[in-house]
Amino acid sequence: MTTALVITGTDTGVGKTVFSAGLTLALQACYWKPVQAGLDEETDRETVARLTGCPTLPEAYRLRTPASPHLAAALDGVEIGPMPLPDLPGSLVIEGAGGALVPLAGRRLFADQMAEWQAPVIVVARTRLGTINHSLLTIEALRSRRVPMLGVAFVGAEVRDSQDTICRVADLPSLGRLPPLTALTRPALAEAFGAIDLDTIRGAL
Ligand SMILES: Nc1ncnc2c1ncn2[C@@H]1O[C@H](COP(=O)(O)OP(=O)(O)OP(=O)(O)O)[C@@H](O)[C@H]1O
Ligand SMILES: C[C@H](N)[C@H](N)CCCCCC(=O)O
Ligand SMILES: [Mg+2]
Repeated sequence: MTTALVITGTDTGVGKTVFSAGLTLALQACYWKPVQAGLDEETDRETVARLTGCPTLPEAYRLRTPASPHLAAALDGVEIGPMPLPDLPGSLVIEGAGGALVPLAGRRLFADQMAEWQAPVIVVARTRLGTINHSLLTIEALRSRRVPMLGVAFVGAEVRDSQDTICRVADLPSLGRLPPLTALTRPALAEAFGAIDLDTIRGAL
């Protein structure tokens, strides 16, 4: 049976793929990016495979345009439907697309898909100014859809008050922080992941 963890973020570009790679490596898990929008650069699946050497699943939707999934799908003439959890042995790290309220099709949002999965979600948040508002909005939106959340993982230089404030107001644990890495290599990522609370994460699997 699959035990899945979902990685969402407070925005696109916050570090979901880098965090997912570190987590996939640490758990020796399998990685899945169900919706990939943008195929011209290295895809998230390719990045995680390169950084981890771990298995990855094919995307459910590979969309050509680097845009919101609903638009990228429309431009390719496809409609994003429900994406059932794959059934495989071991742990699966699932990376969302953009932030939690990114539309998939019509009024259906990625958060609605997360609510259907009912797998524990980790919210990846920046540390820099503006993150309190983005993080609390994301958490409130997920909570209102009854999406189970494990905690918040930060990416960036330490901003103690913002990190503490988010976790205190949201009443969620901090799962640690990945600092800015000058070289994004497998050893550097593995070492930086020493600062992430893997016990709490493993406890949810
Ligand atoms: N800890 C880090 N140290 C250095 N660079 C990082 C770190 N985390 C993320 N980055 C860089 O920031 C950029 C955005 O990160 P990433 O691709 O992980 O974001 P994302 O949230 O997955 O975006 P998307 O919504 O497109 O999936 C990338 O160029 C990535 O290499
Ligand atoms: C193309 C990008 N890298 C992501 N895959 C999708 C980001 C969608 C963001 C939509 C939005 O919030 O405006
Ligand atoms: Mg990504």
